[in-house]
Amino acid sequence: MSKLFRAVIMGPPGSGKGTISERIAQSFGLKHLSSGDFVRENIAAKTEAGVQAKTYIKKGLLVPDLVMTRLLLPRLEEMTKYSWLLDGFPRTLAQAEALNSACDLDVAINLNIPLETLKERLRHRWIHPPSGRVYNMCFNPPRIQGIDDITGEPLIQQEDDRPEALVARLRHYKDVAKPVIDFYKAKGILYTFSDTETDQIWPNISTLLSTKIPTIQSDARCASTH
Ligand SMILES: Nc1ccn([C@H]2C[C@H](O)[C@@H](COP(=O)(O)OP(=O)(O)OP(=O)(O)O)O2)c(=O)n1
Ligand SMILES: Nc1nc2c(ncn2[C@@H]2O[C@H](COP(=O)(O)OP(=O)(O)O)[C@@H](O)[C@H]2O)c(=O)[nH]1
Repeated sequence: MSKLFRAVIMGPPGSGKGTISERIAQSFGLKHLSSGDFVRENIAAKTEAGVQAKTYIKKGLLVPDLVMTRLLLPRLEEMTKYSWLLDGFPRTLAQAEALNSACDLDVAINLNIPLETLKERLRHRWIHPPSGRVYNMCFNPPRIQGIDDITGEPLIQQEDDRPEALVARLRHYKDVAKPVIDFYKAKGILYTFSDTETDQIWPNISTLLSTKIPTIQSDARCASTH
């Protein structure tokens, strides 16, 4: 049996985590685990963690580490048979440490995108809240303006994607992400990609993963013969 592949993807709001995760999931057959989707599912199902999470998100705050890890780690336990890519978690060092105690990561992808690019992208970001599907009026527009392709329901723009809110979100992101980036750098699994376009970054990520994923599988084959 081949060893499973585990990765996380980090980056500021609008850096393309969701977009790139979808491409990785399709190209490499990994499960794309979006922590934002887990949060939304828990809110919809009114679980204890979901009810707590909602009170923070309503105020535009991040969900506290303990609530986030309670919500997320059981979902990872359900995924022990699959290779996965986790998007949006960890956001803090405490979350990274909790994840580290639960599993060994192979790769941490870090997206480094200029501020002006992020502002421009988020200005054009429209989402379908029930599913978490993300569009961009220039980069990947819906077939009909303002309407979700799959359900035909309306799309919305998030309050905190406004340029004024974004600057504060980014400042906060930088403060909390720096120790996480250092944590993965020290483990030797951090890979940083810097560019203004997902289409420029994507071939480099794809090359990295095609070297990592077969290596892991052939290592596992060697291990299983001993
Ligand atoms: N580790 C995490 C992951 C999520 N959330 C909360 C805050 C987010 O507002 C919400 C939804 O998560 P998303 O990853 O979908 O959030 P955004 O779309 O706001 O983030 P980004 O702009 O980075 O894509 O869940 C959190 O507090 N901590
Ligand atoms: N113009 C442009 N938009 C992009 C590019 N990559 C992603 N986007 C859009 O930028 C927005 C943010 O991307 P998303 O994947 O949601 O980023 P996340 O917040 O890191 O998950 C979305 O509207 C995407 O469709 C790109 O290379 N160019």
